[in-house]
Amino acid sequence: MQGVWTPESVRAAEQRLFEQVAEPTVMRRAAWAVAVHCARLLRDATGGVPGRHVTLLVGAGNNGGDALWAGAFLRRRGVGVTAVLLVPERAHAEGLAALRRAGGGVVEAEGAGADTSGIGAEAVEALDRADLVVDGIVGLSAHSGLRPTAAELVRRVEVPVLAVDLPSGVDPTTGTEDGVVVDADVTVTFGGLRACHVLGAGATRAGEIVVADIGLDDHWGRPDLLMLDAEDVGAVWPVPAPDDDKYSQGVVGVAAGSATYPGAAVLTSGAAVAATSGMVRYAGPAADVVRSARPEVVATGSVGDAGRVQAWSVGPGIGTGGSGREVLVRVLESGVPVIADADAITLLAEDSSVWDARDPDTPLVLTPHAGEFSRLAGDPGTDRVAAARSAAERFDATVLLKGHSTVVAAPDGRVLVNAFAHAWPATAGSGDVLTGLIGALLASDLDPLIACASAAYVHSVAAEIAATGGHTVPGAPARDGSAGSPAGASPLLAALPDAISTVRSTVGT
Ligand SMILES: NC(=O)C1=CN([C@@H]2O[C@H](COP(=O)(O)OP(=O)(O)OC[C@H]3O[C@@H](n4cnc5c(N)ncnc54)[C@H](OP(=O)(O)O)[C@@H]3O)[C@@H](O)[C@H]2O)[C@@H](O)CC1
Ligand SMILES: [K+]
Repeated sequence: MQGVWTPESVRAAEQRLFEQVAEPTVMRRAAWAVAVHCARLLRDATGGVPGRHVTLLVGAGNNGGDALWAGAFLRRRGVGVTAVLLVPERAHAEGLAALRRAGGGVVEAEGAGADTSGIGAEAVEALDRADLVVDGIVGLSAHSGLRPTAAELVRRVEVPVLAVDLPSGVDPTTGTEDGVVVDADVTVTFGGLRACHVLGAGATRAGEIVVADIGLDDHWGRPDLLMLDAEDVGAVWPVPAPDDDKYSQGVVGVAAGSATYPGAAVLTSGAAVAATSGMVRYAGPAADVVRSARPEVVATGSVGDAGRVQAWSVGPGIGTGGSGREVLVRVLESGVPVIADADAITLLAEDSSVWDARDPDTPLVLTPHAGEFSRLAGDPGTDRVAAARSAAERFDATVLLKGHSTVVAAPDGRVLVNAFAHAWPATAGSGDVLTGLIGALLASDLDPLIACASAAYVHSVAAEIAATGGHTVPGAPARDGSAGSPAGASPLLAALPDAISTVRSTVGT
């Protein structure tokens, strides 16, 4: 499990560190790590380090200070370094002096010979000469989008980029982008992950994220967000013990699909079957189709006839009319944990009387995409963590908000993030698969928050296996979702057993 911190928490940890170690020393540690990874990138891109050229884009604060000090260190390794100052009068003074002492060049972004975009001739030359660009424009104090000159410089970059702390242009708290954003190959950050490394566009714009040790480890408070890794998921995923039978792993009920649209029923039930060795009961008008597609499912026509279950997956394809409402009410009053998705969420949003059916003592999970979330709780806005957290509290439910990165909030305030990019809206039926997975995990008695985040993780791994034919490294899905070609929900379903065994194989390694 990895901790993730907001800018405020990072600052608080830094302040505690500064009580023991002088601030300039900490900055030089940070800059040293930046320089080490610059050298690595130079070697990868050009085959060598001495004689290569690095251009630093330097803003008005300590982020620029990190870049300037890194430039001074690179000079010692024979690298040509030019700093392009965005706000010359506010550039970090000690960093600037160190770079100058080391023989680095310094030019102004808006210096003489500016072209129509306002960029000076020497700055243009520095970018043309660069084998690598270091983004020290702005870090944790960033607010709103990049200013025009910074944006223009970023637009002109055509070589690999190393971002200091975070890719400039993304919001440090929410990871959202507003206009031009640095597209980094590597981001070197300090002591721990920041929220923008795992949320929104930041999760992909950061490229490879390196967490450098600057002495913060003993100074962190409680993480603001948590992220599961493959081993965490593998460790909690229910596996049958020798004396287990199919009932002791949990029985999940699936109320999904209709006679006209049986696909949702087949996908949701199929995912529940693949998830655990527990039993799956289907209740609904697509019973015949489900029975022939998945003979191991015990299928009946209605929730009332389904028999005993330990959790319900409800919603995909049930419709938002009277019969869908009836199904949802029966499930909510059953007294077992419920995962409500798709039409079930719309019904809950549109008809407040449906909530009355809910047994307040049993866990409820809601898995909206942004549109469903808006219907239920209003526009989630850019701070999706805050939105999911407040909805979880308001509805006393675990809320999994689908999006570029998936955010899961529990009613007690805990939040887990799955940073792997997801093409939720592009793949019809992909949400149905998740609904089946979560239901099966709830039936096996997992904490709903862990059940949701684990299901989302396995879902991402399966999506990657389906898209690539398993040719990448499963267990660590691509952060930008770029591998292979997008696959439909059926290949995703077919990839679940592989995804689960891959994730489980990481345990104890
Ligand atoms: N403390 C330490 O020793 C350590 C800190 N560390 C480093 O310090 C970084 C934080 O530094 P920081 O707080 O000085 O601010 P930073 O992010 O550089 O911003 C500077 C100024 O830029 C401006 N600005 C805002 N938005 C903007 C935009 N969109 N486009 C353009 N400009 C914009 C805004 O000024 P404004 O012009 O609005 O007055 C703001 O004040 C952190 O990320 C890490 O790299 C590491 O060295 C570890 C040790
Ligand atoms: K930066």
